[in-house]
Amino acid sequence: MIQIKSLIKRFGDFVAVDGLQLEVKPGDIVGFLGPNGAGKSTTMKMITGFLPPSSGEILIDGESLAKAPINIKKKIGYLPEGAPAYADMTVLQFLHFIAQVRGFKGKEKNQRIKDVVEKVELQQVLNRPIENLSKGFKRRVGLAQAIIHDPLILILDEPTDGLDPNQKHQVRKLIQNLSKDKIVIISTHILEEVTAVCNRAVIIANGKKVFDGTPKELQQSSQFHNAVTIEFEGDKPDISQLKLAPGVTEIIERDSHTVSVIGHESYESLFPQIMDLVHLQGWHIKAMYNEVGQLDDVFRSLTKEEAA
Ligand SMILES: Nc1ncnc2c1ncn2[C@@H]1O[C@H](COP(=O)(O)OP(=O)(O)OP(=O)(O)O)[C@@H](O)[C@H]1O
Repeated sequence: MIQIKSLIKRFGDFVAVDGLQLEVKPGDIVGFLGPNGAGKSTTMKMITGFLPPSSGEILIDGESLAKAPINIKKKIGYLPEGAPAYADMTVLQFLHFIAQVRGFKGKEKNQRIKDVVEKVELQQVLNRPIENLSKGFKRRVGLAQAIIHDPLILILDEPTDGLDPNQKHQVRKLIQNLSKDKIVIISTHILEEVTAVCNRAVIIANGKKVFDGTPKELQQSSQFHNAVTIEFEGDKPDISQLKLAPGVTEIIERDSHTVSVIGHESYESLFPQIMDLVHLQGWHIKAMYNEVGQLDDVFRSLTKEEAA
């Protein structure tokens, strides 16, 4: 369990992390979200012990990170932003080096390397210098070094940044397969990544926590949750009748041929009555669907409020 209490980080007069409180339990896969400069990397660096807090406390399994850093660091795997590694080493040399630093010797060291190479699928590039690898393989090498000691806590700073869709999928699958009894904290700018991989979403803005809940709760707090969106064939017709339908509270024009109909919360779904109206009016539509919620919409409103 990670307990973060009143965590503050100042750089001169600038407050990058501003009184953060957070508890993360085993089994939590936390998507750590926030705009550029929100304080995500700084927080992650403090949890991994790379950066000392200005004030506040981080406890890992009840132990203070400030008082027992070496003991605690053994429990943590960290993939820093951009996954830096020693570029002129081959993948195998680098993994031997990391395994040694982590205190493994002889047979156990070789077994750890073999396991991690299989898990992250590095077999085909083992003898290539890291600097010559594609971004996707570099990121996998970064992941391999982060998990070689089978840590209880995995901190991944933008693990899929810059990867192509196939590589993103592979890295996400890997994270999901890892995480049964572990704590995983992933910072990302990709909101869909949170619904794909995480069971908890934490959003920070200006160093402060502005949301903490499940990805579903995040979607449900969107103004578009349960809205019915209609895509018309061509430009939208006169839709004044829509506003008069029972339960409709608002019509939001998304573009020249798309509208979202927002209903009162007491209405579970507006879909049947909007469908009837579409037929009655003879409107030509391309598609009509219930929205689960727009993550970018929630993200913008939460992080703008804080910035304002
Ligand atoms: N060593 C430092 N010295 C001064 N300011 C710093 C330092 N490290 C970070 N900052 C500032 O602290 C703020 C938070 O930075 P941080 O890297 O934690 O943000 P982030 O949420 O990870 O952003 P991004 O999504 O862009 O990676 C930024 O304004 C950054 O410029």
